[in-house]
Parts: sequence; C-alpha cells; structure tokens
Amino acid sequence: MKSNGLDNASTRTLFSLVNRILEESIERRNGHVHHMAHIVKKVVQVIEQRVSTLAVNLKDQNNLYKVRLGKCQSRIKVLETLAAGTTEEIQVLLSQLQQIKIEKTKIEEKKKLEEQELLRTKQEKIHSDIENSTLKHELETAKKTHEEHCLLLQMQAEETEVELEKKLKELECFLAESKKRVKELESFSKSKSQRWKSKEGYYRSFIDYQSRALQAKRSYTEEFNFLGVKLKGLADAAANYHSVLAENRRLYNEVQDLKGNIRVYCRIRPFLPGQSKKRTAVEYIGENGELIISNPSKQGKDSSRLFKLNKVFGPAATQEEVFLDTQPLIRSVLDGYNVCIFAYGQTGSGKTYTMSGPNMTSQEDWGVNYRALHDLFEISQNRKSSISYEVGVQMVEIYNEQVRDLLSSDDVLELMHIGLMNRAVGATALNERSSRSHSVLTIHVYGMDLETGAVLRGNLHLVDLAGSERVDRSEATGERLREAQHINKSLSALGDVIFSLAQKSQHVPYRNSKLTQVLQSSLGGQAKTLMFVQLNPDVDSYSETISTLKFAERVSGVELGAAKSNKEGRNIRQLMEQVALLKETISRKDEEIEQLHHLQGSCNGVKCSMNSPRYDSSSPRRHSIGNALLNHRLPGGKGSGLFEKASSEMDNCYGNNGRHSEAGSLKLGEPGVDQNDREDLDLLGFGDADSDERLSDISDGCLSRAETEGSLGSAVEFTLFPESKPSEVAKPAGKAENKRLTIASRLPKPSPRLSQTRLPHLSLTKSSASKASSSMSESRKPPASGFSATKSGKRWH
Ligand SMILES: Nc1ncnc2c1ncn2[C@@H]1O[C@H](COP(=O)(O)OP(=O)(O)OP(=O)(O)O)[C@@H](O)[C@H]1O
Repeated sequence: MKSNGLDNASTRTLFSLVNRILEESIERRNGHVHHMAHIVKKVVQVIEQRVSTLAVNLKDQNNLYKVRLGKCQSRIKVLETLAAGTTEEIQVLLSQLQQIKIEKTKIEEKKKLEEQELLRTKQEKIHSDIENSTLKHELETAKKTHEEHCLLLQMQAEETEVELEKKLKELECFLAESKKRVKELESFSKSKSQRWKSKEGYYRSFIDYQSRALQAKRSYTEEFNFLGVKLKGLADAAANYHSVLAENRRLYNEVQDLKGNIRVYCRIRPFLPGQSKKRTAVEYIGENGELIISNPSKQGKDSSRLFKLNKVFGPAATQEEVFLDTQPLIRSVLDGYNVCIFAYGQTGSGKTYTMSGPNMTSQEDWGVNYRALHDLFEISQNRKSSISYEVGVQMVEIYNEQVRDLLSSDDVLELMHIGLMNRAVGATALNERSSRSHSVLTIHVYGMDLETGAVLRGNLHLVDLAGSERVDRSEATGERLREAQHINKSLSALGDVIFSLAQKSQHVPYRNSKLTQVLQSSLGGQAKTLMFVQLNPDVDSYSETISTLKFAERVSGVELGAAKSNKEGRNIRQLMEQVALLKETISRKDEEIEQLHHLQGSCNGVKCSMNSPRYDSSSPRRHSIGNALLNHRLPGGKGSGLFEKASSEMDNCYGNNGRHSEAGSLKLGEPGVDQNDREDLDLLGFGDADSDERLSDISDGCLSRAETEGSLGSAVEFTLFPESKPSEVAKPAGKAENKRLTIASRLPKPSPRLSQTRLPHLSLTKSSASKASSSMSESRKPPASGFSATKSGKRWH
C-alpha cells in the first residue's frame, strides 16, 4: 500500500493496516522498521487531521443547534402565552354553549310532550267514538233479550202458581192426618214410659243384688284359689318330702360308697410370701387325681414320679372348693354314718389351714371343721320337721402320747377356737408355729325320725395330725426331739394300722398309739374315711413330698368294706331302753354289793385293794357308766338322748366286725397297761371298760357316752332346737347372739339317787381328769378349764 493512498482509506482500513503492520513487525522483528514507522506516522497524522476536522464540524453544528434551540424556546414561550389566553375564552364559550344546549333540549322535550298530548287526545277521541257505537249496539240487543226474558218469566210464574196451589191443598190434608197420629203416639208413649219406669226399678234392684253377690263370690273364689294352691303345695310337700329326703340321702350315700372307701385328696399349698427361692417340685396336676412330682437335680426317668390319688387340689384351690368335695361325706354323718377326715403331711404343709383355716373370723377362710359344723347345723335345721337332731362336740389333743381335752364351756365355735389355741405348738426349723400334737375334733350326731321313730347315730372325726417330717429334718433336740419321736411313732402306728387293713390281716395293731385307738372306729369299722395329703411345693421338700405321697398311695388302696349306717328302728330302740333299764338295775345291785364288800372289808379290817369291783374282771358292772348317764340324761329311761346308746352297742361296734384287733386284746388290769394309758383311756371314755372288755369293742358310741359323762368334764353336747337359726349357731357370735345356746341351765338335775350311783365312777374319772390337767401343765399349756368330774357335758337348747 502506498502512503499517499491512506488519505482516501477509511478509518477502519487504517486501523487494520496499523494492526497488520504491527503484526508484521512482530513477525519480522528487524526488517523494514523504519518504513513501517513512517507509515504508522502518516496514518496517525491522517487520523489526527480527521479528528480535528470532525471536532470543528461538531463545534459548528453545536453552535447551530444552540441558536436553533434558542429560537425554538422563544417560539414555545410565545405559543404558550397564546395558548393560555385561548383556553380561557374557549372555556367561557363552552359553558355558554352547554347552557344553550340544555335550553335547546328542554324546548325539544316540551315540544315532544305537546305533540304526544295532542296525539293522545286524538286517539281518545277516536276510542270514545268507537265505544259509543258499540254501547249503542249492545243496548239495543240487551233491550231485545230483556223483553224476551220478561215474557218467559211471566209464563213460568203462572205455571208455578198453579202447582203451589195444588201442593197447598195436599199439605193441608197431610197436616190433618199427622195431627191425628201424634195424638195416638202421645197416648202410646205415655203408657210405655210408665212400663219402662217400673222395669227400671226392678232391674236396678236386681243389679244391686247381683253385684253384691258377685263381689262376695269373687272374694270367695280368691280365697278358695289361694287356699287351694296352699293346700296343694302342702299336700305335694307332705307327699314328697319324706320320699325326697330319703332318696336324697340314699343318693348321697350311694355316691359316697361308689367312690370307694379311704379316699385320698391331695392339697398343695402355695408358696408363702416369705419363701425366697420359689422352685416347685410339682410338675403336673391332672384333672382326675394325677400328680407328677419332679426333682430338677435328678436326671433321666428318676427325675419325676407319677402318683394317682382321688383328687388333687392345686395351690390356687380355695377353702370352699376343697370343702365342696368333702361336703357329701360330712353330710352322711346326719344319716347315721361314721366319718373320719384327717390331714396328713409334713410340718408347714397346710394341714391346719385345710382343717381349721387361717382365720376363724372370715367365713371365706373357714377350714373343713367350721364348714362341717355349719353344714351339719344347717341341714339338721332344714330337716327339723322330719328328724330331730342332737349334736355333741368333743375336741381332744394327743400330745406326747397323752390325750387331753381341749374344750371348756361356751359357744361351740368359740370352743373350737379355744381348742385350737390350746393346742401344743412349738417352733421347729420347718414351721415357726408348728403344732406338735394331733388334734381330734369329734362331732356326735343323734337323730330321731319323728315319723317312724327310727334312731340314727353318726360320728365325725376331724383330725389335724402333727407334722410327719423325719426327726433329722426338723433339727429338733431335747423336748422338741421327744415330741417329734412321739409324733413319728404315732404316725407310723397309723401307717401300720392302715397297711394291715389294706392287707385284710386278722391282726390290726390299733393299740400301738393313742391316735390309732382314738380313730379305731373310723379306720377299722364300717366308716367312711378321707385323708387330706398336704404338700409343700418347694423343691427342698422333695423327699418329704415323695414319702408323703407314697404313704398316700398306699392309703388310697385300703378298702374298709362298705360303710354302714347306725340306724335303729323303734323296736330295737325300745329293746335297748329295756336293756338299759335292766343294766341300771344291775348297776344298782353292783353298788349294793360294793357297799357290802366295803362293810365286809371294814369288818374284817382288810383294806380295799385293786381287787375292788372297779377293776374286777368278773364284775358285771362294766357298762354302769353308760347306764348312769342314760338315766341322767333321760329320767325314767325314756326319750331320746345323744348318748343314750346303751352298752349293747358296744357289741355291735366297728372293731367287732370279724377282725380281731390288737387293741381288742387289751385288758386294763394287765401289767402291760400302765396307769397313764388307763387314765387317758378314761378320758376318752374307754376307761370304764372291764378288764375283760376288748378295746376293739369300744365304739364311737362308747366314746360319745364317756365324753358326756362327768369323766370328760368339758365334753360338750347340745341340742338343736327348731327355733335356733343355723347361722346363729354356726357363726362365731358374741354371747348376746347366742342367747339360745344358754348353757346347761335347762339340763335336768340328776336325782340324788343317780348321783350316788355314779359316785364311784366319778371319783375315778376326776383323777383321770386331773391327770389330764397335769399332763397339760407338763406341756407348758394352761389346763383347759372345766376338767371337773362333777361338771357334766353341756347341753344347749
Ligand atoms: N392353701 C393355702 N393357702 C395359703 N396359705 C397356706 C395354705 N396352706 C397353708 N398355708 C400357710 O402355710 C403356713 C403353714 O400352714 P399350716 O400351719 O396349716 O401347716 P401345718 O401342716 O398345719 O403345720 P404343722 O404341722 O406345723 O401344724 C401357714 O402360714 C398357712 O397360713
């Protein structure tokens, strides 16, 4: 590019040239530097020139614009002043114009209105013309129709006038006729009303009479119905009562008999609140008496054992549930059966809980004893219209092979409570308040059928045995050890009796302990026996539990033979009364002989020895106590009495059912019988048996007779009187509530003759009683009050 050509080049071209030159100069670095610089200088000059011309041009133009702007502004100002003046004028004109417009519209409206009015008047005129013509036309037509109508009406009026004249004539005739009829009717109604009035009077009196009769009839019918229903009920009740009663009793006894003889119920007590390790040995409790006991410390098949009993009550079983299964057995006592219920088990396993209950004040907690008494009272009360019952209660304790009476006097439940409190208790390692004695509560029932005169006697033994644990386990020493040894001895004697019964052996060792002697009639005879086997569920008691259950299994296998009711018909009773009378005569003779002996002895200067008639085996007065008592209870030897059963009953007693027991071979005069034994037997009522008398011949009847005798002193009997309520009798009421059970006051006092007759025996039993008292004081217990020979059994009315 030539340097002079730059003038015509565009600024853009110049700039691109400068850029190219600069790029080339960068590429070539040293070549043509001078030339390039020259060109660049030229370019710059041109650019400067251009810029200066542009600046000049711009200045000129700016000036020009400024001048123009000034001109425009002055013009604008002029225009603005002009515009301001014109707007004011325009506004005035506009307002004038508007007013003119308004006036114009007003005038136009007026004009329109005038036109409209004119038009309207024109239209009205046309309308009125039209109307006038139509009215004229209508008037003419109306005139025509009116004339026609008038003519028609005139014709009709003439016709109606004729008709009305006709009707008037008819009515006149009818009126004359009806006047005649009214006269006839008036006379007829007068006569009728007279007749009705007379009839009304008649009916009124009839209705009055009928309603009075109806009322009387109604009350009669009601009364008749009521009486009929009552009579029917009474007749039904009378017809069914005896049969139902008999059937009821028969069924009860059948069920009981079907259940087998010695029944064994097992009861497992719950863990006690204080027991820390609660490991149970009870693995399974079956519905039908199955029980599996397991030992966790053993392995294999030896670890558990199955037992089969009549029934098993688990730890949750209530007192009521346990009693429900026992109740039928207890009820059969009222039908003349002998029943024995005893609780067996180690110390602390719940024997006392089952038999007596933990708390006498709460009826829910009552054990079998209280419930049994309550039940007996209730049933005897229910049967009072057909059977008169007398119930006697005795409570003894067998402690260290000595029998002692636990009762004094007072309310029967209180008595039982006293009895329980009086029990010898001592702490062992197993049970803090362990009872160390066997307690035997005996209930004697005498009933007489008011219809047939038949007599029934039943005895119920409720036995709370002492703990069955082994001596070594109870860790007892000294006195406790002696107690434990006695307990173990008597329990093993019980086992021996049961097992010899199971084997049906000829020899049954009743005599080996006081316990078996007391229970003899209920174990060996035709009695019903139930054993409660009590278990402690603790694993620590495993071995005791097993041995208890083994014993229980063996007991459940014992068959005592079918139970028999002690029921006598009227004839037998009369015969027995005769026998009793004869025996009384004999005993009087005995007394006379005795007195003669004394006289003879004193004459001979020989002292009375053990050969006195009391111990003379050949003496005929072996049943004198019973006879004396009979007379005491039943003056003249007549009437009923709880302990009336004469000594002839002894021959029928339970021990005499074909088995020849060891106890039966006991002779009181024998050297083998020590004084203690004799006195304890006296306490139980056996003491008066002749030396020839076999103990196996001593029945519950003997026991009952003896206990009401002065010999037992505090033995208690009472009669249920119809008016005494069972609840009153049974509940542990205060003295005020037991007014009906006032003690003894109504007892017939023995005649001086009878007292004399009883004297030798009474003196003997007094000593036995005091012996009993002394034995009690040995056992650190205060003697139960009332061990007086002269204080005979109490009877409540
Ligand atoms: N079924 C039960 N439910 C609740 N507590 C029970 C039950 N059986 C027993 N007990 C409680 O266990 C404890 C021991 O019972 P209990 O005194 O009756 O035993 P025991 O076998 O009569 O003892 P012992 O041989 O020393 O007389 C008591 O505290 C008693 O209340």
